[in-house]
Amino acid sequence: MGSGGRGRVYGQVVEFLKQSSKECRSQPLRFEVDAGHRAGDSLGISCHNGARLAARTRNSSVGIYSKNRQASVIFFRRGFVGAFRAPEAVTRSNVWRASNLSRFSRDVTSAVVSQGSIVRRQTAESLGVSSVKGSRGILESLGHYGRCYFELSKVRLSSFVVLSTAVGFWMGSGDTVDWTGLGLTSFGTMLCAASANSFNQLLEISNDSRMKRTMRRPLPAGRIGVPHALAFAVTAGVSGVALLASKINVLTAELGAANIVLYALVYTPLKQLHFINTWVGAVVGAIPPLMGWAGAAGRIDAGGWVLASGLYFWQIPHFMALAYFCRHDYAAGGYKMLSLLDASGRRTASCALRNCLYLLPLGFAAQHFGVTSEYFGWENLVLTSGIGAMAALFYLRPNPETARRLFRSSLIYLPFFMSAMVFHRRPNAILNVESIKSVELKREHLSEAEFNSEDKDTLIFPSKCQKTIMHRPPIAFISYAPFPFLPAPDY
Ligand SMILES: CC(C)=CCC/C(C)=C/CC/C(C)=C/COP(=O)(O)OP(=O)(O)O
Repeated sequence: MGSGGRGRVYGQVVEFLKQSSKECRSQPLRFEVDAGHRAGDSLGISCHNGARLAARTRNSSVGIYSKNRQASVIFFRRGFVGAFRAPEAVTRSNVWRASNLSRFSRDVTSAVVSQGSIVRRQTAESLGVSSVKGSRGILESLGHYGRCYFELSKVRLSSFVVLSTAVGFWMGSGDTVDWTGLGLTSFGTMLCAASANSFNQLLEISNDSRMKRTMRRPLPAGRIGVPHALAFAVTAGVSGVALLASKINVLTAELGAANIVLYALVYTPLKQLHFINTWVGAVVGAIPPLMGWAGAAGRIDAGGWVLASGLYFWQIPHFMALAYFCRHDYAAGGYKMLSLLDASGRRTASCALRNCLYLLPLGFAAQHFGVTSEYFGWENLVLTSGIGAMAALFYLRPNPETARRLFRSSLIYLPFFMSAMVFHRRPNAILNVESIKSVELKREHLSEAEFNSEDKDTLIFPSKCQKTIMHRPPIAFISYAPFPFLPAPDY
């Protein structure tokens, strides 16, 4: 079918929507899809308050069907009233009936007709569909766009990002944690992450519309327009960076701004060019804990690098596993992943395994730099053995099931890693190093009499700081993993 055929289909859909918004309140609607309709073409109609409407459609078991039964009806959980897809090439005019659709038509916000990589979308305003009037309409609009912002921000992923920032802040704090600083750093990071994720989706509308995992996102589904989403991305990014710069410090703000650029302008285009994108993405994921550390300490110390390394090495097995069991989806989206060049899965799995091994010494590195007690080293060893065993299994038997197990174990690993690090933190370590230095400086520069006259209570001596460091028992038996923020796709 040429683009003219698609144009006709689309034109008729638009006509149908216009018509249904103005009349046909009771009787079943009819509209025709042009003979050029082809397998793979699909039509989605998205609405305000899609979840409720979809449920209503399901309850009344009406939906949309074709006269000659060549169409299948797909109900999406939310956002769509329904979408229908021709299962095979159609050579003659195909009549579709949509009873009850008129009940929903006043809520229609956009229509999408897609074929292959081409997605055509039109919003309610340009369709001439009247929107819901009055306070109910305003509330529904707020709900609708609230949901769109929520999804554009990938809130679950961003919450996870913010959690790593909060851990970085906590670890980078001295004896006392500045709760306001922690809250503002987390909020600023959340805004930056929301911006980065929105830019990412703006650049991937066409690709996302071809992947099962992402096709229901607001932009490919046509629930929000490009200018609107762009305005949201810019506003979130500018406010996040400004908040960090004004209330926290310039270093944290610079890291936030640099990470938006790295994710949106380097990682996102690279996904379609080279499989190296996974490693660049791992850097993006490792920066938020550094932002937290910088937010608390005003600089990045060795402990911050240990935490960031944990995030970096963890992401490789996590994304290798995901890209393996979703490889058909990634191929459909036009992305270049290592798993797509590796039919046997061995290379993907060995990469995952190698990076699990790099996680092994991190706990002891944290102890070495005085950030945690030695218990963290041993606990991390146990945790890493768990994820490493899953990676080894994936290597020995590369298949979607072992990849999925590795993915799930990676979701368990990280919350444990971060909780254990927080639990075994040595809060005085950084201050003590500074204090020891300052005592040594004073000893160097003050005369014996002056040094002895200093108020010794304000000085922390090495022997004293050893006493202030409290070691806690391992937490392996008492802690549990919080809800994993990156759920495994279930197809
Ligand atoms: C402060 C700041 C700017 C933080 C940003 C942190 C952030 C967004 C981390 C995500 C890392 C990452 C590689 C995700 C996968 O993206 P993807 O594009 O592969 O995911 P998708 O396929 O689901 O779209």
